Amino acid sequence: MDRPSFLIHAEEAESAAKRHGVSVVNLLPLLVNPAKPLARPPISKFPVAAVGLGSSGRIFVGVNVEFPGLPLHHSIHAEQFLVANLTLNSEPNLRHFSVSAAPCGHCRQFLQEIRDAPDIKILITDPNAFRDAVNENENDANENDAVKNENDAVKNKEEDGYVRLESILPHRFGPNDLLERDVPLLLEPHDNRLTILGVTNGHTDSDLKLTALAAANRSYAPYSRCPSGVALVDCEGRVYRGWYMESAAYNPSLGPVQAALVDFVANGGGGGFERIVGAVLVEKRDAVVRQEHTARMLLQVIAPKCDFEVFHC
Ligand SMILES: O=c1ccn([C@H]2C[C@H](O)[C@@H](CO)O2)c(=O)[nH]1
Ligand SMILES: [Zn+2]
Repeated sequence: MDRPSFLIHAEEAESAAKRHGVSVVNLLPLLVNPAKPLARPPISKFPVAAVGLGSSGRIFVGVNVEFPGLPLHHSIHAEQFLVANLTLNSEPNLRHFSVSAAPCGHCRQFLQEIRDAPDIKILITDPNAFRDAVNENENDANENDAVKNENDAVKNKEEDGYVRLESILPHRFGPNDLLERDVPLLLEPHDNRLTILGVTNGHTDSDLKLTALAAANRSYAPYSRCPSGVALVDCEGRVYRGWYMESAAYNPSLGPVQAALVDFVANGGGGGFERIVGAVLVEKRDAVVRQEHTARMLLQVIAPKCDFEVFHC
């Protein structure tokens, strides 16, 4: 199978599935291994790929991205990359994805921001992912709730090999614990109605600033109400953008620079982060959650020549 790109259009997905004699849902696990070389794991040397099917019929790829010189919590997990890729492409929902390794707790939590998250179906291609659970649990004379849940997950495996997210993250804490039911969730449209504050000194607004503002307007920040967006430009003048995405559990939130780096990795032609020469962050003045200091530090480490500007809205 050809090495996939980060987005496969619906018609292309249909014809690839036909070629392999499978449904599009069953094509996803076949794309996982070929996507692994797209990962950037210089610290762990452990590439992870996640391949998801959007409700539009398009297929999206996510990979893990690590940043030497920075604390590990700045890393982007493959599943988070996948979700960011979906939102950057205005994909309204995710129902199935396949991933090379069992999703960690942080990713199971981040996925809760998607509408009807408990019903998302996941196929883990690592053959040991469930074998371990069964063997360990069989050796455990004292069957407790956690063991029972894991065994249930194995039993709940459907014929096509998928399990529901709920079976690997029972008793979820998520948006329903903190938000009214009618608040748009992560993959649903957002318009934060932000405008740039202050005088522009007679200068016309730069494209990068307007791109960062448009990104901030699509940010998903229902918990802090502090949306933000980032625009990046590379040495060839190509522009990338991303926005802050929050989690009900706070810590698995994805920062706006990471989200813009997802765009850079997915659409930047495979070059290194040092190719990024300019960045703009737009966020609220006096926000209780501010990105400025983390964003500056992150960019300084990965792209030392990058010029960084902040505008308030
Ligand atoms: O759910 C997971 C678990 C781990 N990783 C990545 C993070 C890090 O780059 C590497 C080792 O943990 O694997 C993921 O992408 N998803
Ligand atoms: Zn994870």
